[in-house]
Amino acid sequence: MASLFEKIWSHHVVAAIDDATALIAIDRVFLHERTGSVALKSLAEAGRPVVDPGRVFATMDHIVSTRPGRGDATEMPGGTAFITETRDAARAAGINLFDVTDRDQGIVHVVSPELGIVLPGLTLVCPDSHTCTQGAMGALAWGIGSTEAEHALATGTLRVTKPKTMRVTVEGRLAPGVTAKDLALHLIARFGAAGGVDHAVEYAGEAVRALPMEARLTLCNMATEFGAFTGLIAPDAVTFDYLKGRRHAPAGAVWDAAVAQWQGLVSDNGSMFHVEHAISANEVVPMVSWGTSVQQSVAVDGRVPDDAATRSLEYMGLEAGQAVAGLPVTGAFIGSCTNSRLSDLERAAAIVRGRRVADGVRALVVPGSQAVKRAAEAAGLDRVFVEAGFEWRESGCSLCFYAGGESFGPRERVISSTNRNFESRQGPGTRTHIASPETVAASAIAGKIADARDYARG
Ligand SMILES: CC(C)[C@H](C(=O)O)[C@@H](O)C(=O)O
Ligand code: SF4
Repeated sequence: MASLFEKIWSHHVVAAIDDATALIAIDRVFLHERTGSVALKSLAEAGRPVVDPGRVFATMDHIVSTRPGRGDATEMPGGTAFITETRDAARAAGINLFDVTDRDQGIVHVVSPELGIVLPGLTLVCPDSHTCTQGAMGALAWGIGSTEAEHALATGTLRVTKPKTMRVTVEGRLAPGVTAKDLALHLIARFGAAGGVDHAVEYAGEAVRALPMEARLTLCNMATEFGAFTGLIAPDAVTFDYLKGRRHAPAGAVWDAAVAQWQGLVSDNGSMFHVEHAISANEVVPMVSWGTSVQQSVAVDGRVPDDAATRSLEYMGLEAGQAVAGLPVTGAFIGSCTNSRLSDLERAAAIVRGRRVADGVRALVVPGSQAVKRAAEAAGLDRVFVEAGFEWRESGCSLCFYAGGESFGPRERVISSTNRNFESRQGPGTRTHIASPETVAASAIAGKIADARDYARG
């Protein structure tokens, strides 16, 4: 009797170091130009090679501009070095690189599942806190620091303190118009931004099983905002259908053998968890953050709490008890490793189609990868957005993360499909409200925070 986490963990223990810590075999390392360049450079300077370059992948997503025709341009002052140094170091190390102009370029946590680089049962690390996203594929994937990345690159192992286990079971079905993003915000608002600290969180239950693959990635993405070591979901037919035929996924007879093995990656009946939470799916409604922590989130038709923290209120320019719906916005952002996949853009486009972004609102759509961008363009979604008044960008992290250049302005109120709303996250003084892509789309049209269910069509 073992949980999903315990199964993957025990398959990867190379040696026990002490009661709490083990040396863990690392199957895949992913890097990006913001932190990966640091790790690769420092390793090269120490004269140590990458032990298995075929298992290491790097992409350009954080610093690179997302403006059309970008080339190596960046909005970050002094940021060019991150791009060129990553390129040079990646080539020298012989690792796989998704360069700026590559067909496969995109946000690390979008590209990795898309190409079947992350697979059920594997361990994957990346010096990026949202690596937990990839746990949705039934993998053990977590964010590390640059020094740890060096160790993993050089040895194919990592010393890891074993996290505790938590299971969040979501019973019943999410109502129409309620998304995985709303579920993630509900969970964090309810149990707190530190609710998952030191735990590997397995998401389970009927509502999670019913989520399509891309929505599962959205749910696991925000395990880090829950404070968790990582999030993960047992792989099932949804996972296998998604992975079949992807470039780095096994093929032919190896595929069949892999699926047979992956089917065992479930928490056995009677598995013990350090913490268990149960949520009823019918309690989950569309959510929006009002404050500067993700736990400061309420129902879209709710109000800022009466006992809201003064500092958050001041930063956000709000008053306790104020309704969230109807707050005027001047920025709207659809993108990020949380919500920039094809299905996210499709759902947003369904709301935007035939409508116009409100006057005075700067609205952007930034696809998560070049593959998402191509697929969206083939379906005509770019035209839907552009005709409505959205900017249509190249793929990358873009305005999810203020890298020192492009930003929404100070005191601008922005509705955003991203995952972080802390002070100055999207630019100095910018006020970020986190929500689903549907809510962002509806709010861009309304010019104020709006309930996307009012904009749904038949
Ligand atoms: C720059 C990077 C290290 C950072 C992270 O780890 O999450 C970024 O992706 C973010 O979302 O804040
Ligand atoms: S999209 Fe945002 S949250 Fe995701 S990796 Fe990039 S900067 Fe981090």
